Amino acid sequence: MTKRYGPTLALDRLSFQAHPGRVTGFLGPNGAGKSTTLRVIVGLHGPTSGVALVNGRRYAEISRPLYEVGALLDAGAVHPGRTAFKQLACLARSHRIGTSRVKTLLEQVGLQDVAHKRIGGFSLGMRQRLGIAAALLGDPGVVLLDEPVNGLDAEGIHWVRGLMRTLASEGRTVLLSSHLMSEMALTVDHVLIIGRGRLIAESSMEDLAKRFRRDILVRSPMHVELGGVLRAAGMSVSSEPRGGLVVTGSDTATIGDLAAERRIPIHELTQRSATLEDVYLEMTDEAADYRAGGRRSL
Ligand SMILES: Nc1ncnc2c1ncn2[C@@H]1O[C@H](COP(=O)(O)OP(=O)(O)OP(=O)(O)O)[C@@H](O)[C@H]1O
Repeated sequence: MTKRYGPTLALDRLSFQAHPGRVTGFLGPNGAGKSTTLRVIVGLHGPTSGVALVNGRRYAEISRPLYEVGALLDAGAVHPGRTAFKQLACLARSHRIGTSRVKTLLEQVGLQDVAHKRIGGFSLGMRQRLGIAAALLGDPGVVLLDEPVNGLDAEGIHWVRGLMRTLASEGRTVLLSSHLMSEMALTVDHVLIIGRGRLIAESSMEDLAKRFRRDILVRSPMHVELGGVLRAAGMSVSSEPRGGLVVTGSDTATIGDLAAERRIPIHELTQRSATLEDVYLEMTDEAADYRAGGRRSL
């Protein structure tokens, strides 16, 4: 898809797929085009060129969309004078969904006690929960969530993560956007990294973690002997200020086995990786366009 807003190129030939049964994370700095993509998918904005399909169809062609795709796009965009129950009930009625489903969902998102309070008095976190309930009203197979942990407290973040994992394990397609690397590392199976409307990288979280393995930290009361053994085995070994050894050119199993053979006790053996922040900066640095404009803050 390509999307222009006047002179702004918000999406630049962006192309990707999100698959059922996994949580796909859409990661990029502010202004990268995440919200625009989700808005184009649900037909709120038309693409300048290209197409977004949900289960092979454009959103506008889906007759009862709530049953097929649920979206949390802007938790603030709700009628402040309505109660949470009324808000969901109106939406439910438009799709002939009964009020018992509304009650169930209010419980599921933890809003049962404030169900009959006006949304105007809700915190951002409560609005996010209400938005998630609205997205799930029709029990859709595809769930799109724009920055779902915004405004949530630690308990709320934990709850959203669990919910997304459950939705994916039920075979649903979950696509969430975030500008927080830490969020991605803990939540998603597959990550799409975007910058300036372009797809910069796409990877499983597992591969990303492997690609950015850095070194191994080993601690042993016999670190001098162990250092000698590891060097003799062709590894590159340096000393850490607090008495540990930093090893590259091998893996934890080989180091553990060598130490066991020599009866050298090991107190710690840790595979260390670059943080997702480092990965992100490295990848965006690799994209020439990004470098030309300098880094954006995350
Ligand atoms: N309705 C609009 N009119 C004009 N420009 C827009 C509009 N919506 C988005 N843009 C511009 O398109 C680009 C992509 O914005 P978008 O909101 O999709 O990014 P984002 O990755 O979701 O960022 P954020 O995390 O800040 O929401 C930005 O340059 C933004 O200013």
